[in-house]
Amino acid sequence: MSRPTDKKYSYLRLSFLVPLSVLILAIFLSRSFPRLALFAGQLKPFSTTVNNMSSQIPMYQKELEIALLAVQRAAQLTKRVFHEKAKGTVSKDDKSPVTIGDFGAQALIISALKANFPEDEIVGEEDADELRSEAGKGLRDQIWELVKSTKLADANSESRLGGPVKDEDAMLDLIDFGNSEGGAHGRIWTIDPIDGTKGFLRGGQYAVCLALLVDGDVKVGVLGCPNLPVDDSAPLDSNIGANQTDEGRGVIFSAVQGLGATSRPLTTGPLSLQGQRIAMKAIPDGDMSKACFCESVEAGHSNQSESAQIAKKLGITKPSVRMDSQAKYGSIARGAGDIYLRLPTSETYQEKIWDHAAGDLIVREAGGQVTDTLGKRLDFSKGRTLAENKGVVAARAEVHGKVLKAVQEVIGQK
Ligand SMILES: Nc1ncnc2c1ncn2[C@@H]1O[C@H](COP(=O)(O)O)[C@@H](OP(=O)(O)O)[C@H]1O
Ligand SMILES: [Mg+2]
Ligand SMILES: [Mg+2]
Ligand SMILES: [Mg+2]
Repeated sequence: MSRPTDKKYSYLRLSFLVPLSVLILAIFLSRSFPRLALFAGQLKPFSTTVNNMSSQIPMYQKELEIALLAVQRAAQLTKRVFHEKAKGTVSKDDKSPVTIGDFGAQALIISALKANFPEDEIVGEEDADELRSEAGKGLRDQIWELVKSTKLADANSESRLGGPVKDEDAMLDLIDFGNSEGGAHGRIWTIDPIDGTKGFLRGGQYAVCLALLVDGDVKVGVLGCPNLPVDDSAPLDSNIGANQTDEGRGVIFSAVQGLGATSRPLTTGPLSLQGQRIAMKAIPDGDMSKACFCESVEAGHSNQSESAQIAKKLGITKPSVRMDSQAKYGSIARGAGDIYLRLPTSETYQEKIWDHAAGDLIVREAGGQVTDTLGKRLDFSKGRTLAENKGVVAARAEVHGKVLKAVQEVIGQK
């Protein structure tokens, strides 16, 4: 028989042990599943750390802010070039075009990243080899004019990007900092200073793209689309925003892993951190005939006859919306389109990580699914290219399986 004092002690022990176990369990859960901590604490989106916790859970607030500002400033530079007749275009070794806008935007973005995250690696599309030669002097001078004179209107935002680039040589070195080989370890930014250069030259869509990979996983993605309507509900067609005035155009899409996707107007003023939540839309009545699918303008970048067969198989009746650049990812993420198909045109071409990293995260955070044509997630840990993937199939999560099946039936027949 236990004595009354024993009972008192066991109550005491219980009243001490139960809350302690609850506390230990709570700490364990919130460390293992940071999102639980987010909901529990009802943190504001983009808060840097979870309060009341000894460990700091990175929510990439600073990375997001700097990336948004850097893209905003670089987009400003590209817009200046866009409005000029001569865009200083040269042909790269693979015969693709590059302009003074591509080089200038890459220099400005890397300058902002180096000032804020000096330890991080950078995979940029462009390099300065061509500009360092005697023949490149004319282009180099034009780019320098642009780089030294493109500033954000808001002085506070501009100073957060680390001040002006010192001189022409420093500018070339900055462009070449984008030479990382990429890979599965550490923090690596990837930049496409102008994605859709052909669209840019045509007066169509293009995007300034920046993403942060940590151990091969996309954590932050930002897409500046100067020629897309700012209105998230604007209907999509192949002529959207092409060769029109700047009125009502210019949007930045962004996403942070686990925190959703947003859009905000592309301005020159201070940044609105809140942004507007975006989400993929359900296809009306689940009826695929009403679905809108996007693909490249360039037939050399995506097989358009196969995509037409896939659309037919799915019962899609509308013609595809052809637009350049990752503006396609942004457009489906905000529900203006439903499906993005990129079907390989050759056995050997490897997609580049800078052509997809930001868009992949933005679509997934908006409720979509992104895989390659084999159904594998895009793998950004393999270096500068998506060496393990073939093409891209992006759609709202509920219909992705159906779309992928149609893709494989058509491609499999080859
Ligand atoms: N054969 C090919 N297959 C797929 N993509 C290709 C390609 N050749 C070039 N590209 C890429 O397609 C990108 C443009 O995509 P889209 O056709 O969707 O606008 C180009 O980006 P840049 O314009 O940045 O060079 C380039 O990297
Ligand atoms: Mg290019
Ligand atoms: Mg590109
Ligand atoms: Mg490019």
